[in-house]
Amino acid sequence: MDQSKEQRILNSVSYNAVKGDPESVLDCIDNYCSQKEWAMNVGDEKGVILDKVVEEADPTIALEFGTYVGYSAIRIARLLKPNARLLTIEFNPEFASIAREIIEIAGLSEKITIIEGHSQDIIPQLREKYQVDKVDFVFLDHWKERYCPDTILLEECGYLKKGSILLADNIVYPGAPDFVKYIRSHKSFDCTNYPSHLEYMKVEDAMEKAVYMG
Ligand SMILES: Nc1ncnc2c1ncn2CCCCCNC(=O)c1cc(-c2ccc(F)cc2)cc(O)c1O
Ligand SMILES: [Mg+2]
Repeated sequence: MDQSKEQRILNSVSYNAVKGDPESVLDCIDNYCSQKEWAMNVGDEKGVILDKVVEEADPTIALEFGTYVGYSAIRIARLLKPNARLLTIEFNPEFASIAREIIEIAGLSEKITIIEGHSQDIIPQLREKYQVDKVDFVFLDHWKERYCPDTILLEECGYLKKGSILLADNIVYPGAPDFVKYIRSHKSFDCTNYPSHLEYMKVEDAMEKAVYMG
């Protein structure tokens, strides 16, 4: 059976990246996806915005929706302090297993926990099953129509504290209009928009940061 695009990305990382070097894994994925096959990684341009917001948040507990092949999980985890950790939620089992291998090549398996399932099912389990009390940083990069309901669910479950930072990908393309409307009109969130471009393309995109004010 033909290999999937995601399997071909893993092959390229496995062959070209330096084991234990997250930067070389990121460079390998960016080179492959800009030169060979486009894929929906946050990419190197929006990735710099992600880096800056993660450094600002300096999270002990970080959460990600939409692991895909693990590119943004590696981007986030490589910046985490020694005892900090990232929980990343992916519902596609093939993506989750490819991400696990790519994260292992990057040498970040100790800092990243991949949880398989739908975000709306996993969020209520984070406290009991994953010992999460509060979340310091959340990266939203899964189904765009899930951004808004999952943000509401995070707040309802009490995972957000004063200063928790949310960062959402694809605000312009594919777009998350209900999330933008909700988050910008909600009194407890202080929002900032970061114009950028769709990964590996000249198409306009943006990221939205929302700081929870308690
Ligand atoms: N734990 C969970 N719960 C719910 N859904 C879950 C999930 N885990 C995964 N998913 C399901 C997410 C599926 C991928 C989400 N990302 C996207 O759909 C996405 C699409 C584009 C895109 C742009 C231009 C195009 F022409 C085509 C596609 C770009 C991006 O940066 C994207 O992030
Ligand atoms: Mg995205």
